[in-house]
Amino acid sequence: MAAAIQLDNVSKSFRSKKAVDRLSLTIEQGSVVALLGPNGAGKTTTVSMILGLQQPTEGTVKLLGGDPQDAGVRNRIGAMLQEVSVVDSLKVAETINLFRSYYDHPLPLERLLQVSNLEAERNKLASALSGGQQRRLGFALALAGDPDVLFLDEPTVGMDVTSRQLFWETVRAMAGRGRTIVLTTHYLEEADSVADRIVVINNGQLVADGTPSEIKAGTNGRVISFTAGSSVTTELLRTIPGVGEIEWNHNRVKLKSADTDRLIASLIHHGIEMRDIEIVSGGLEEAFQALVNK
Ligand SMILES: Nc1ncnc2c1ncn2[C@@H]1O[C@H](COP(=O)(O)OP(=O)(O)OP(=O)(O)O)[C@@H](O)[C@H]1O
Repeated sequence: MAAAIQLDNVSKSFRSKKAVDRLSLTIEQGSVVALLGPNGAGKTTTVSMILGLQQPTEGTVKLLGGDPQDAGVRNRIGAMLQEVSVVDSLKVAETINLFRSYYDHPLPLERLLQVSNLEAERNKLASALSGGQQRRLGFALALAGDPDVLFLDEPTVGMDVTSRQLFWETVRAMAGRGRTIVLTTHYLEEADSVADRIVVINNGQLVADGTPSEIKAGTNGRVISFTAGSSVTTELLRTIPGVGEIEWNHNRVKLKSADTDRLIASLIHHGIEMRDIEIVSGGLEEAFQALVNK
């Protein structure tokens, strides 16, 4: 099975600015991949090259095994970009039908209205929708051709909680049916809960690539915390292999470690008095900050 997306040593320069710098990336079919990075990292430029809207200065991009500009490939792609431009005189259902007409095997209108939660707005002018409703219309339009690969650029900006939930459920269900989804977002908790894989770019370069748990574990490790017995002191803890930074909060101790399983075994082995032990992973937010501020 061909990869859904393949970038080989791709660079894109704008005069002296290198927006994307020797990026290589393979995205398998059926996965949900979040592309993260701070403002100006090169996310939009990367997605534009994958979509064939911009040409790389160097390197090659393959989409569904072919050229992104090939008509056969384009017919199997959907994109929800940040701006939705609508025809002023068309109603919501008419706008969706217009997009459906561009594709060989469009999804039914009723299904698109349902997944975008726009059934009640079907007869409204598209230009009269609220910001969040326009994003949802953008989603319906991106799905119109029942795409194999779907690009979502900051998709949930302006959506309310209910719309977000329905939105991510639909996205996950699509991945379950073998569709590939690439999204950019600044809401890290969304990337954490919905993505199978997170790719972090900074200054146009790939700085991390893995599952959300791998990304979190790779940068901040995990934290063991426990209520210490009266015999436990900082000096005693320092004698135990694997103990690094020690943080006290009254009689509760926090220890950071890349290998909490080994550390806990070591603490027990040394007879450290512990109660109410907790092991927690650092958040994606901290991992992200650590990666892009290196
Ligand atoms: N058409 C262009 N001409 C000149 N420079 C550009 C152009 N497009 C992008 N850049 C520059 O390339 C870099 C990467 O931009 P890009 O829009 O890809 O970042 P991004 O990760 O999508 O950022 P954001 O999170 O703010 O959307 C930035 O420094 C930007 O100023």
